[in-house]
Amino acid sequence: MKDHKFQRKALQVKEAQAKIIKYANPLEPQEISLNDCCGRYLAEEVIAPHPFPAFNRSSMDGYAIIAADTKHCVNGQFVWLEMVDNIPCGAVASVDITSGTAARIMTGAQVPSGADTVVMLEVTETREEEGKTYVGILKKQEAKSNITPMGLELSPGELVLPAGRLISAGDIAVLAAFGIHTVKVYRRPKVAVFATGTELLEVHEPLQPGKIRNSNSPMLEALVKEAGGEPVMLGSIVDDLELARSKVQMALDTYDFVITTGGVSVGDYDIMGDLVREQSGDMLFNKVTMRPGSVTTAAVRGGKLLLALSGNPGACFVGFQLFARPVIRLMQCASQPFLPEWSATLGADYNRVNDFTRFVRARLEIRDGSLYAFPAAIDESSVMVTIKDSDCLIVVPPEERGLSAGAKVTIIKLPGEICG
Ligand SMILES: Nc1nc2c(c(=O)[nH]1)N[C@H]1C(S)=C(S)[C@@H](COP(=O)(O)OP(=O)(O)OC[C@H]3O[C@@H](n4cnc5c(N)ncnc54)[C@H](O)[C@@H]3O)O[C@H]1N2
Ligand code: MOO
Repeated sequence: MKDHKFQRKALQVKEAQAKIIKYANPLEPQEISLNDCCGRYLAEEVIAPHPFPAFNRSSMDGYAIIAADTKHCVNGQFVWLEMVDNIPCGAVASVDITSGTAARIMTGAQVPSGADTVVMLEVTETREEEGKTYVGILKKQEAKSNITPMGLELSPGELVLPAGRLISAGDIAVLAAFGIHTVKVYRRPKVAVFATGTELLEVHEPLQPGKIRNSNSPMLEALVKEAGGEPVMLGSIVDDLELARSKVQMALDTYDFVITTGGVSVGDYDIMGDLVREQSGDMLFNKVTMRPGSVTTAAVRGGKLLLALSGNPGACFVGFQLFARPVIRLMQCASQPFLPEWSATLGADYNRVNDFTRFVRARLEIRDGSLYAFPAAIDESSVMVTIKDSDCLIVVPPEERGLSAGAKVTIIKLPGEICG
């Protein structure tokens, strides 16, 4: 009789994503300091508590005056106004401006009542007379010059930041300006990561015949952090079903999300595949019509997600980006959990074909203002070294029977900068 492990029902990537994200529920919000909130997801909308700027602000060093006082500035005739006040930044006027008077004012200071324009220092002269200072202006001034009106940027009650937003440096500036020093964000999920494989050595161990160093775990640790999760590294275990079962159970009981790598194919020691099949009611999928990563497996136990990624480094990486990253981001209520899809021009011929959608590691380049994607020279699931040179995945649908350079392709932009 044929083993169940060979009879897997393959789901399309989008179907598999829909299944897994159903269980990616937002974690509870927590209040953190403004200084720590960059890269976190906002748990409540922010409404402007007051206008911004909060007062009519001078945008130049100069004199606050009434523009109409300069209407007689013709034929090189100075108009002289009595300086009645001096307003540095942070101070408020001691008198209102009335016709015939001016206040010296600095950039950023509150414009005094009565004044409707600020004339720059450079176009003025001063003279002293009987202990009084007079400001001479040679040219007619327009009202509202060099004044940033109160509320220009934001009015009170206006929506400043929606909930679910990834907080950036610019957002932090706005929060600070409104005096919001603690911010409500979603808790980062604690993501347990462990590897399976009797062949695995720790990173610090010397190579031994037939063995390899566990490179997937540190890669996953970095990927979890990049997605906004808190990785909890549980090392690696040998291919032993009993050991894997207890480790998975402990991790599911303790953490928010569990990711494993290795042992999901059909081999004699592919224990993660066996473990998920044991409780088939919990299984979400164990085959996806994608390469690399066709063996990506997911299950839900006690409401917690277990994602068993392939051991092949390329498949582990792609499986993470397509399934784990959206889960981690949705647990923080991200409004855009998936990586963006862009259009690009294929930079070189791509001839590999098969019946599954291929996610080809590739390098982006901008040439003459257009985006080109160059497929990695070796794109095998088992190949690790091309991950570092990739800033996107070219999506090659199964119906394509090879693609020529110049073809329009969809790419999934990977996080981070464009390499080259
Ligand atoms: N008879 C079949 N064999 C295989 C099939 C199949 O359908 N029938 N599928 C192939 C495909 S496709 C893939 S992908 C791999 C998936 O295998 P597993 O996910 O079960 O992974 P392993 O067998 O554990 O390891 C595969 C490969 O990756 C190396 N590895 C494992 N863990 C790590 C790690 N932590 N760091 C670095 N490298 C790791 C491991 O040594 C193997 O070389 O199965 C095919 N086989
Ligand atoms: O599942 Mo494998 O990564 O398709 O090559």
